[in-house]
Amino acid sequence: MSVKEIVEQTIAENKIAIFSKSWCPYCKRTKALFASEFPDEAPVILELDEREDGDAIQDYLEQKTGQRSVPNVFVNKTQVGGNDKTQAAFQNGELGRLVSQ
Ligand SMILES: N[C@@H](CCC(=O)N[C@@H](CS)C(=O)NCC(=O)O)C(=O)O
Repeated sequence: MSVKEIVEQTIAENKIAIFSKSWCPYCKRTKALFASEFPDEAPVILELDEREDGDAIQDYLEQKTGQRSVPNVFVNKTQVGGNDKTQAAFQNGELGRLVSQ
């Protein structure tokens, strides 16, 4: 499967997809938010630093979304963004609305 197919399939087949790096503090905050606020909606998490194709996935995400940094969060096929945008979307209710779609 190509990197493009891996990313697109991950987004298409999972309600919550988080492209992450295991050591990244922003990613940890995003993962903690979903765990505490949406405990029944286990996200699929791809830890890019733990995969041989992680750099290529990051390249494709940049091409697709204009965002190279992690985390890169998708909910119901909509890109939410990084940790700052995800936390803000939770605060203003948009994240909950997306999760409930
Ligand atoms: N403001 C961003 C900060 C994200 C960020 O700086 N992530 C770092 C890792 S902690 C990153 O992606 N660095 C580039 C890289 O790892 O390739 C957010 O809220 O998500």
